[in-house]
Amino acid sequence: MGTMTAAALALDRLRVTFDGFVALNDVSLNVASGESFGLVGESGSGKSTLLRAVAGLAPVAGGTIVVNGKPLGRKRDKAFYRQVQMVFQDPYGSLHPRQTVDRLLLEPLAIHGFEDTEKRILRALDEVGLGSGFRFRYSHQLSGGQRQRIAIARALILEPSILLLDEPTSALDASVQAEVLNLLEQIRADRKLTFIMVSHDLAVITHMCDRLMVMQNGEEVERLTASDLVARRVTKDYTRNLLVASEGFKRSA
Ligand SMILES: Nc1ncnc2c1ncn2[C@@H]1O[C@H](COP(=O)(O)OP(=O)(O)OP(=O)(O)O)[C@@H](O)[C@H]1O
Repeated sequence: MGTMTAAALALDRLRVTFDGFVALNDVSLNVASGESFGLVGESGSGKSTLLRAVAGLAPVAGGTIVVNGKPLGRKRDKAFYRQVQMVFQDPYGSLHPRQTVDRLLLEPLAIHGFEDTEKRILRALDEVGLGSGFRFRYSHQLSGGQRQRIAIARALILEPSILLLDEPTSALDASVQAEVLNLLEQIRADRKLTFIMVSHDLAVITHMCDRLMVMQNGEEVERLTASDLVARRVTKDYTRNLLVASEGFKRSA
């Protein structure tokens, strides 16, 4: 089949346990290359754990992870991070405050032995809409939105094909959130990236994703398309409650 149908990410009965507590209970999932896939569910349902397990940041107790056709072992090697990068919710925690933007962007390039670092750093800044004026700022001198743009630039600088996005805009003000989501959407289209995105905000997921999985207690509750969710074509009360909760929140906000 063509590249459109090739799976970028395939999880088969993926299981994560923390001291016997089952955080992810045999979850299977195929995300096609170029697709944008969402994970939703109440707090503690295992969304972050799924992303973290793929990234090698959570202990896999069973099942398999296949990235671009290649099964992953226990440890993630350098080649893995050329293909898969993660963006975290909190750009304050994920970027060292006393490093310049230049240093933050240089680090992954240096680790992977790139030589044209100057060109790549300038291109990355341009791609996230910041420009070269930001290059020698410290990350503590940036706004939340600028900081998240740098986190995105850092994730993109190795030209991965898959981005794991864990609540990438939840820490931002609504207007800044929209800008960063639009930026991500633009970059995905330009680079034909695959996204797997966690958000507690169903509007963000329906805006950004083609399909989604609803999760509870580390398990899949149901699988929907974004249009199913918009049209409320859901089969489980749990999902209906998530919809009501997100609307109730919006109305009172
Ligand atoms: N390092 C850890 N040690 C022990 N338990 C953990 C660890 N990480 C996650 N858990 C547990 O695993 C479960 C799933 O957590 P996870 O962070 O994946 O949920 P989530 O759906 O992303 O929630 P939220 O929306 O609140 O981020 C929770 O019960 C959590 O307490």
